[in-house]
Amino acid sequence: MIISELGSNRDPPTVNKIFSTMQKILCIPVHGLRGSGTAATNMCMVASGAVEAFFEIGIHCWDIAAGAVIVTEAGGVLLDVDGGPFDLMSRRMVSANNKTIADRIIKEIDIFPAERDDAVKK
Ligand SMILES: O=P(O)(O)OC[C@@]1(O)O[C@H](CO)[C@@H](O)[C@@H]1O
Ligand SMILES: [Mg+2]
Repeated sequence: MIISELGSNRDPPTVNKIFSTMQKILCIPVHGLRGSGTAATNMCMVASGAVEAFFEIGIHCWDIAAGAVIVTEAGGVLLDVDGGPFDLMSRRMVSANNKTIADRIIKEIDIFPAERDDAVKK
């Protein structure tokens, strides 16, 4: 069972990538793809083992900071959507029960740009 959200970006090419990622993940296949409505509870569901993985692009650091600690303390993994190290300010992440599951989900993610939370505004 995988969990995610539709995000808040309604730019049509971005929405296409969100749906195309979800379609590919469904067809891995997985048992289901759900969203609880908020990143914080999605990450708690990963930590509890109720779902195998949560991923999202466009999320903010304040939405996932506590969840990142909770998943890590539960023995789960956090990665960037490109498979690199998790970056709290990047506005994107995969969290999973283990690295094998995270790596499998990452293969299906169509990455789109999201301005970093620590971007310097001019
Ligand atoms: O829904 P979630 O995962 O808790 O929060 C996602 C989020 O983008 O949605 C809100 C605005 O729509 C923001 O406050 C927040 O950063
Ligand atoms: Mg929300």
